[in-house]
Amino acid sequence: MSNILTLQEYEAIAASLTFPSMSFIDGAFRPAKSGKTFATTNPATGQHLTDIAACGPEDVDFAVAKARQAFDDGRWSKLHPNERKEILINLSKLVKRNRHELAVMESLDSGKPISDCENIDVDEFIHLMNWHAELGDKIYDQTAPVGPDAVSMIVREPVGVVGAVLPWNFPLLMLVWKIAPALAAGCTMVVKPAAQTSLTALRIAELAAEAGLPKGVLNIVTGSGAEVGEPIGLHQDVDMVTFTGSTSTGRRFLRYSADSNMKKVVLELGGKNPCIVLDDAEDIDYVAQQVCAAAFWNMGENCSAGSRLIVQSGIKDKLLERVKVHARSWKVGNPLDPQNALGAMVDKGHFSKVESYLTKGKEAGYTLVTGGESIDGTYIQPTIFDGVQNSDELAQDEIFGPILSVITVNSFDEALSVANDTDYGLAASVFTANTKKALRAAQAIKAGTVTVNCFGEGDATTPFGGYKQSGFGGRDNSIHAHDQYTELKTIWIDLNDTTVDGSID
Ligand SMILES: NC(=O)C1=CN([C@@H]2O[C@H](COP(=O)(O)OP(=O)(O)OC[C@H]3O[C@@H](n4cnc5c(N)ncnc54)[C@H](OP(=O)(O)O)[C@@H]3O)[C@@H](O)[C@H]2O)C=CC1
Ligand SMILES: CCCCCC/C=C/C(=O)O
Repeated sequence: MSNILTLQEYEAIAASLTFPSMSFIDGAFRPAKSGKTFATTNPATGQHLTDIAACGPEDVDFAVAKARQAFDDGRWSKLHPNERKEILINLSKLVKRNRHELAVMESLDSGKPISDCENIDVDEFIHLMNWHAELGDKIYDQTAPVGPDAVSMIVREPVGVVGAVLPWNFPLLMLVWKIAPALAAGCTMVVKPAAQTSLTALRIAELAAEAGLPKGVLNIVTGSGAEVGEPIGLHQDVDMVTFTGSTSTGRRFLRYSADSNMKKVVLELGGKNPCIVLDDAEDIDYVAQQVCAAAFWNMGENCSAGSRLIVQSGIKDKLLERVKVHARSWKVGNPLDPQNALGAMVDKGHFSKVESYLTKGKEAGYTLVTGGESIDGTYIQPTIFDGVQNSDELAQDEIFGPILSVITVNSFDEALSVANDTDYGLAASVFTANTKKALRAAQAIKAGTVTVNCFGEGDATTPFGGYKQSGFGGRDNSIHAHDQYTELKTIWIDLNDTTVDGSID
């Protein structure tokens, strides 16, 4: 059954929404201690949505103290895993019940197209919250093979207070990627959403309280990276930070850890992902459709966007013809209109950054296959530049917009070498009818995910994260995400009844 409503129905929901505007700490909405606020606007219309608490280090201290108390007194960490599961499943049900409201709030706040908000962001939230909730009471500890005279248990314990600093491109999705496994493992959390897109995280915290999550377990502190993100990273009482965002900010979190308490750090960072199409690829129309999905979905505001098309010379012209047709079918405009596949860039600053690459591509003299224009200072057309050099900034920079660079190669080996010629290593796709080549490519490409004859993001069951400068310290999703929110402890029990003088009792 489709969850998609009509534009008119979405407009009616938008008109009726009340936006959360305060941080959520210790089970209650609270203003910033300084009383400061910042405005949040709809990037598609410029409409002012609400003023949100502009928290600072003192609010972070308060939230961490409450999260610490909630962790140490065991109200969550020592709850029976089955009870944690029930509460998290309740949250998932409440999200389902409020799905349209959350989808509209997400779209208004971020500029994302409503059909993606419904079918991807909200649906995945529901699914992932359930998946990790269900996992929490099904993980067994281990014993080590230490021989007959001892028993050694290897147990997993929740890490403690987890700080999560989130990006703006998938506000709900990145929230659930972090909170579902961390909460299922028994951790408590202090979460900073991106300033541009804080609304749905606040609403989720409210729903979590309604679902029965104890006070202090999930705290959302709103504000800027400098005023909230940095204090979380430097906090002496935060045991771990999980971050998704740019590589340059990720680097800072490693420094924060080194300069404070050596907290565990997990980073999910940028990408400049190759989509390799070899001469023998079959079903060109399908390949073209996948190439466009990789490059343009979520307006290209996606760390795993396939933004480099590395195509072998023999198939290039035929493929580009079809890619052009598919690219032109991606409708751009009002994010609340379910017909549109691309919405607004997240804010004016980001719009200008992406737009500058349209200018750079044209000035470099690359062939503009399609697109190339911005619309109303808000939207960017799906754009393809052909003839791009892999060394060019168009092919090296994470543009985070719907711009695809086409790089032509003459052989399989050259394709692999160009694919790996980047500082990043998040994702890659390879299209070929030759299974051996596909597997050789999957082995050779230094990336956390390689998809074969399709573009994809994996799912709840598969780890997501990067090689090289795309990631550090762990993986989101799958059972491995759960592992990273736990510490391993060895408990060794000597079975010998040995006395102090060495005799056996
Ligand atoms: N891998 C990914 O999924 C993402 C990659 N990016 C890439 O990064 C580029 C820039 O986007 P931007 O939003 O600036 O990304 P950032 O990496 O700077 O932002 C991500 C999060 O980190 C916070 N943050 C920013 N500065 C600091 C700091 N000094 N200390 C602690 N936390 C901080 C941000 O806060 P706030 O912004 O609220 O001040 C936000 O919550 C994009 O164009 C894109 O290329 C961006 C987002 C996601
Ligand atoms: C349906 C799954 C969508 C996954 C999107 C992953 C993007 C992550 C990021 O940009 O950080």
